[in-house]
Amino acid sequence: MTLDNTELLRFTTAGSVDDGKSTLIGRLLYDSKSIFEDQYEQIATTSSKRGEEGVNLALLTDGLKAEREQGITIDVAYRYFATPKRKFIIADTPGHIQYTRNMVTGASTANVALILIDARHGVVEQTRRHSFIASLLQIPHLIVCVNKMDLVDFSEEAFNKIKDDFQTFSHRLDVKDIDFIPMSALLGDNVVEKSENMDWYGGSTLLYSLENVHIGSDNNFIDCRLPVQTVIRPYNDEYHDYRGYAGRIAGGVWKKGDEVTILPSGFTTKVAKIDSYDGELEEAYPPMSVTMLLEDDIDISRGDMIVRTNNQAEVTQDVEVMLCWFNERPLQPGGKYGIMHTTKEARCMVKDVRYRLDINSLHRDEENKDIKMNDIGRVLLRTTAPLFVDSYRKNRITGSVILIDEQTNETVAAGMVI
Ligand SMILES: Nc1nc2c(ncn2[C@@H]2O[C@H](COP(=O)(O)OP(=O)(O)OP(=O)(O)O)[C@@H](O)[C@H]2O)c(=O)[nH]1
Repeated sequence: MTLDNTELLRFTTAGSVDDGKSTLIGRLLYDSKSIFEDQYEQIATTSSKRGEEGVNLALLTDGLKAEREQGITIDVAYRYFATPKRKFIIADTPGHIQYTRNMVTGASTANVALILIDARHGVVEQTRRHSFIASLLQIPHLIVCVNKMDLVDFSEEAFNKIKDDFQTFSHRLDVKDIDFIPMSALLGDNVVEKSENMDWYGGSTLLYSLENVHIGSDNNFIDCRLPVQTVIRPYNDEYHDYRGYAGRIAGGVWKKGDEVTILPSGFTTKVAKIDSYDGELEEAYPPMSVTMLLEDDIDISRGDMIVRTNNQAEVTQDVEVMLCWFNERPLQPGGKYGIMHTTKEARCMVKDVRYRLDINSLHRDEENKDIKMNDIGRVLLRTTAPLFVDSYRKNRITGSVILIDEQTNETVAAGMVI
């Protein structure tokens, strides 16, 4: 199996206001030569006009800020850069109040989360919240960036103290891989270039870590799931008999001849052919977009799911989820919402709120179960139509749902199936 997608790494950044996120991203782009000379000159001019001493690399990502200041809501901006080793997509999520929502939106497909800590302040409440959300979202790799080391005299003790503090609470989190890097985004220490001010640090730079972190096993290559997005039936003579089911593979490795079952109808058939934009495929796996052709003529429509016969998703109308609430109007127990799961849309009712989670203490609050903006809680939903789900732990795509307020059409929550 050739996993071309290991070449593409998605990561997200989280930190409190002023920890240096914009500067770090700017430094990463600049030192890895991912920006153009004229862009650099532009920000150099702006920096000097503003009377700043050096070139303010945070200005590189300030387009986003300007738009926000004009009142345009941008939840997540995706930035793209590449080195000879890998391609990167950064989900740049503005910090501030709506961090839960932003992080969930940006992080749901991320391989890596960068957690920024200001070396002067150490682990703060936001650090704990962000790390908890990253673990809840099962982001496979965390890199804790201890930034502004220049302001603590590049002290090894300061770094070790922060690392210890972080580990004290993170051992209760479910994160497989955590790395710590002492850096100065402002001066460029340990971002792309190795620091000359921290001889005591034997680890790698941030870019090196990003280029080399193993993401080949971040996708689910075991449980075959294809949520059907559209049925393709070209109306011309040449393709007269063509009928394909298009969608993005959410799990498993697929081959011609595989025995498959269609949910919810339960009909069983075999894969006749797998087409793609680049022609017929021998093998297909996540996150490829494909068109699947089947041996038998079966009535299949958008929202159905193709799975392997001997390994099926659970078909259910009772879905237990961890819900991250995004909206100013709190969750209504007993309330009705629209629900989206992969390509399927239905409606649901909130049957029970089991508990609200206190993000700071990680304790369950069973007394105060009001789920308000940025809260996380465990909830039981009853859907109007069966969904074909896996646990989020098993599959981040088929294990997640989105709730929609049907009056306003706003996305009010994201849920992870337990
Ligand atoms: N001394 C020092 N200052 C830094 C470092 N990194 C960032 N800063 C400064 O910290 C301030 C905040 O940096 P930003 O990059 O704007 O921080 P941010 O986290 O993106 O802030 P928001 O966009 O407001 O969330 C700026 O004045 C930076 O120059 C660093 O490594 N050392």
